[in-house]
Amino acid sequence: MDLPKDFLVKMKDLLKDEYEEFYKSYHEPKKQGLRVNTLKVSIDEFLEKSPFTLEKIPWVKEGFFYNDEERPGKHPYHEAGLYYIQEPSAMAVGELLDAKPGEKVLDLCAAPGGKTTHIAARMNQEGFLLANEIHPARAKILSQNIERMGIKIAIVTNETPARLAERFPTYFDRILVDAPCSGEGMFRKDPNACAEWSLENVALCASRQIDILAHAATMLKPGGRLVYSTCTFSPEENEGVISQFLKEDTRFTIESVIAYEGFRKGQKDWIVEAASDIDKTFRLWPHKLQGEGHYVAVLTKIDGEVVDRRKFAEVLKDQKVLKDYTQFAKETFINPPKGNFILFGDQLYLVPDGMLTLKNLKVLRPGLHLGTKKKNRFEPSHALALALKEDEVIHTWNAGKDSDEIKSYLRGELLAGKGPKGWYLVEVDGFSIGWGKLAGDVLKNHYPKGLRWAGK
Ligand SMILES: C[S@@+](CC[C@H](N)C(=O)[O-])C[C@H]1O[C@@H](n2cnc3c(N)ncnc32)[C@H](O)[C@@H]1O
Repeated sequence: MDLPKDFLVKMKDLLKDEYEEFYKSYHEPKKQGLRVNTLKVSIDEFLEKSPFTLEKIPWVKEGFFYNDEERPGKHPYHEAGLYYIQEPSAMAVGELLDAKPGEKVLDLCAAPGGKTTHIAARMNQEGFLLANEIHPARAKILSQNIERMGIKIAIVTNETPARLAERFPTYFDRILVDAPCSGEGMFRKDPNACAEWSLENVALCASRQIDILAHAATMLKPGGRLVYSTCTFSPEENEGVISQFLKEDTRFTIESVIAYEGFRKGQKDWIVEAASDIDKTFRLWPHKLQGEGHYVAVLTKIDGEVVDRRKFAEVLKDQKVLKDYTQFAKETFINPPKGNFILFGDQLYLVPDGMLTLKNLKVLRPGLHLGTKKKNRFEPSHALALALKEDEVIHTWNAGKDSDEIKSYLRGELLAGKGPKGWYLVEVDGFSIGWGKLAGDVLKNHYPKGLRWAGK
């Protein structure tokens, strides 16, 4: 691997005696991780059913190292959202944000959704999670991952931090800024990060991060928690950004949270004018633990005014519009999902309680997508299938993870079978994976075309 020369010179100067050990880590194989999605399966049940060789990641209860040759990214359990493949160090961030059920949480730089999906699992389908991504194509991928993981309480926007700050002042209990950074900690995992690196870009990233943090600060309630994280080593970002932010916004302090084994302290002497408690922030080093490079700071807003200029979302009360959905719900659910309805064009969504209006914001997903209102009928969405559990629906169609039937379903083929006609929640080993519609001894396949597996 060709590491940038200026980067190596800088790291040698910073790390001194530790540099050789750090440099050697680039010749070690990177560790792969998966995080169990506790919205769909408990950790114990997953371990019992998983076909993979797993080893516990010490700093996150849902995290496991896996063996790359076993390819968990191409498995029916992956399509059913039982786990998310995530770099092991990155899992520390969701752990330290520590979101709770019922809270209002913002993930400001969220795509592709590793941390969003972790936060959502911790919230256990209660509360309100706004996942935002500034780049439109990346926002789509974020939205797809939220769907696969069966998350009901997330809204996905494609906005700038500034525009969200105007709409959501002092609204959130917790905010994550997983900042766009110079990516030095990802050189082993992603050679592109290496090619794009320069000293100028480090400076540019630092000033962008200050700007993003200032908007995040506006959106946090007094008493709320703000987590800033990067996947870079550069002190101009990391300790430098946090020190400058705390100097400019005196309502915040660095929280003391427990350090897991292998986490190192933030470096006071690597920057000028370091914040007094900067050593309470964390560095994750590839030569000190089995993961890539990361930095995490946990901040609390100890003070500040509450700004209340909120306008709530208008929810649908017109039962006539809901007629086809109500019919579908009667034929399909034992327990229909609860919440408030909103209609975006012909798309019906269920939105979390207390949601503010999203008018004039770029919204990809205003809540749980229930489905499409067609002429005289309702067609359920893939997102709904993935968010449902088998005891919530009348008809299920279960196939084993190693069966030909599940592979056939994932390829989009028709399945043969008998039963009452209607919508069936298709499952792999009892975990929802999509819809099928049975009529005349044939289950018509509703697995989305864009997700279908190729080949035999
Ligand atoms: C480190 S990545 C986020 C990774 C994500 N949190 C995860 O765990 O999957 C940073 C994200 O910030 C976005 N970004 C870039 N410039 C931004 C800006 N000015 N404001 C907000 N987000 C930005 C990038 O598009 C990128 O998706």
